[in-house]
Amino acid sequence: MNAVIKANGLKKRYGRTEALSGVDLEVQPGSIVGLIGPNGAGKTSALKAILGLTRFEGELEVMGQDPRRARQELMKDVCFIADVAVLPRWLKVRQALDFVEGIHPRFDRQRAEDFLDRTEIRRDRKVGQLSKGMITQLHLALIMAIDAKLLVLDEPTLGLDILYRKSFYENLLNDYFDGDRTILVTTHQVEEIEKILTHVMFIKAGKIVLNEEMESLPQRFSEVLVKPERADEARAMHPLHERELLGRHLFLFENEDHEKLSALGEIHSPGIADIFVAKMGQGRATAGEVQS
Ligand SMILES: Nc1ncnc2c1ncn2[C@@H]1O[C@H](COP(=O)(O)OP(=O)(O)OP(=O)(O)O)[C@@H](O)[C@H]1O
Repeated sequence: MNAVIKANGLKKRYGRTEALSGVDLEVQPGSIVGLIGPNGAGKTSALKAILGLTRFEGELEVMGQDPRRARQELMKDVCFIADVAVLPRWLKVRQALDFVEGIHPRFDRQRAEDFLDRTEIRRDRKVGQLSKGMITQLHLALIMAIDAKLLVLDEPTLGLDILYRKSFYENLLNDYFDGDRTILVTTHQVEEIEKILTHVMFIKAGKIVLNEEMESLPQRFSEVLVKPERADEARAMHPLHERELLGRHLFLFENEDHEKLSALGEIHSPGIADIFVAKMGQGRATAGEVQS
């Protein structure tokens, strides 16, 4: 199967800052990939390179094409939600539909109308009169009505409350994703999307430090709750991370024998937020929301 995105030694510099320092990755068709990293890790730079919005060094193919040379062509198959603030405040909802219908050959207006019918959004409202959540819904209605092969989302639910965030991902999964399409999403709200992802990538200081199928995470990472008297034994096995929980020690291991670990204490599979904290190595994030 041909990869939808393939990068080899992808580098991006802004003056002296190296935003991407040799990224290698492949995204297969039909996957929902979460690109997760702390602020400034290089997520937006990677997405911009993929969309042909910035110059870069190294090899990058998006649907078999170089985004530096074939941006126009690629945009027929790629959709992008960057920041919901891009829709002008004076634009009426009906005009937004007219506009996308006018410029995009694969826009199915009826589909967008049907989606909007399930929201509170009236067609005669101006974008400036809508709440942030409604603007995101409008954006989603426009994007989901375009028959694209790759959907790229950069922090799509930033600033939305939990109800809007949940319905955003539900809509995406139920109304948009069909197994042939591919979705690449960056977010800080790790726990909310972990259930919809097929693959996860962690990016740290311009480098991919984890690229794994969600299904394989429980094989690779284990968390063990250890009593204080056995904590040194656990430390000697070089855990990735250690934290205290109600007087016990919680150790996170990578690629360690499950039998050996279960001898130390209660063993279970960690969520992505905990794996993220462990991989970043600084314990800065709290579970559920990765922040710096
Ligand atoms: N236009 C720019 N000019 C100079 N430096 C930039 C520019 N855009 C990004 N950078 C730098 O490149 C690095 C990566 O930034 P990038 O926006 O890709 O990170 P990010 O992971 O998307 O961060 P965030 O989660 O905060 O959006 C950072 O050090 C940032 O300061």
